[in-house]
Amino acid sequence: MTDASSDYEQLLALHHAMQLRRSLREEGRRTAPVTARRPTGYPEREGDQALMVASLETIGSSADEVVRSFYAQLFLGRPYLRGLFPAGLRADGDRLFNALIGLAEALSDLPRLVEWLEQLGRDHRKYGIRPAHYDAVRQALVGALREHAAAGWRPEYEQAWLRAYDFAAAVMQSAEAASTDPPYWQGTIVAHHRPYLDIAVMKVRTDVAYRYRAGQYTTIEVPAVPRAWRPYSMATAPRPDGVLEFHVRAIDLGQVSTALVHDMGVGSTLRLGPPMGSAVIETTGERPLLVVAGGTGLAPCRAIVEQVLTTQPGRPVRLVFGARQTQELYNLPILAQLAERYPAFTLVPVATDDPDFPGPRGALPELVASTGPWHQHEVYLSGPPGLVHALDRVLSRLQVPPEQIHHDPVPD
Ligand SMILES: NC(=O)C1=CN([C@@H]2O[C@H](COP(=O)(O)OP(=O)(O)OC[C@H]3O[C@@H](n4cnc5c(N)ncnc54)[C@H](OP(=O)(O)O)[C@@H]3O)[C@@H](O)[C@H]2O)C=CC1
Repeated sequence: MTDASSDYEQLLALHHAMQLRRSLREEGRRTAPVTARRPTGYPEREGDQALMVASLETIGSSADEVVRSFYAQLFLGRPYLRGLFPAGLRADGDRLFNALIGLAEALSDLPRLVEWLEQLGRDHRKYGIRPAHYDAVRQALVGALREHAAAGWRPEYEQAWLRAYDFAAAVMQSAEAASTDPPYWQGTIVAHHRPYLDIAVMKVRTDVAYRYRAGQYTTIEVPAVPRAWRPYSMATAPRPDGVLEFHVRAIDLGQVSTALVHDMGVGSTLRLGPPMGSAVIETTGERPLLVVAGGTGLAPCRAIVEQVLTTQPGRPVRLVFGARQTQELYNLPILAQLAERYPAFTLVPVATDDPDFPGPRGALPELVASTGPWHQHEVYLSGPPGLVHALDRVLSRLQVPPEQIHHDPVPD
């Protein structure tokens, strides 16, 4: 890290400490929530969406070059901004740029978009984002799109992108300003074990109480890989002692997951971003639940199952939990205890690729398809993207209404 960026980080840390102190001081005195300016609507939305989609078509297959040009323009004259990103920019860079491009699609569902942007705004406080950064991203985004659309670029495209971006930035900044939570939480690992070669189950205690809903995820940053925040779901319903549980599989070349599984242990510290995600469980609902988890995608599913069983013990819940080998079906003893305690809970462990497994074997989507009907169920899915997409297709074939199917956004 350069001296300039480490000075910058120290200033940010100071800024956050002052902000936190101020919010703690004000908490007792406050009589009404902070009202930050938030846009009340977006009248040009439909026309802008069509223009944005048309503008992306003029870019075609040069998406990689647009990403490169976006960062070149962002850092040009503002080298200190590089310090907000991890050393290996690629994955995080794509994520930021894809989120910007994703705006065009997300405009179809405004309430959902606003909820997501508000979460994103609160989440961005951990990066130390300031209002001036939003302007820099705005210029770089439009500059990169304009450059690569070349002759196909039209002034209306630019105006549509700017209006959509300004709307998104205003929602994010108002959520950021209204938040009284810390920008990130310091966590300490208080339990860590590896039920399988590359899987770790760990418990984390935070310095300040961490409030979330069953089914949500957070982002974790480890000291060995600064500024690379990775998403992990909380694996239990909120607990009275405030301890959080995470399930992590070390993936090839995954620096953060490898550190969490193989290098860290009890006493190691990490940082957590605010809770995110809307695949949460409504415990006022009455539909029976079908929950399907693949691998460590079990984490949010277990939280949802626990939340329902403890608040609505009579509501039928069926958890189908699949892994390739029997030994990868970690957490089974805890799930079996729940099944014993709550007659409404049915546990179906599946070893998809283990001929010696005594229970069901084979592909999860086929298994789900052959055991329906599920159209009366509320369905929760979590696991590898290919699995979630395959299950989505099966469920839609089985006439399960889309509003009854819940999962985090998954990449194509
Ligand atoms: N750790 C966490 O907190 C969370 C993790 N996740 C995600 O969950 C995933 C867990 O990965 P991992 O533990 O490595 O799981 P695995 O890749 O080992 O897969 C687990 C199960 O899913 C099945 N599966 C995988 N891909 C497909 C597919 N395309 N079609 C049908 N079945 C499929 C596998 O069966 P088969 O043998 O048939 O391939 C296997 O039984 C990651 O993508 C992670 O991002 C999601 C939410 C939270």
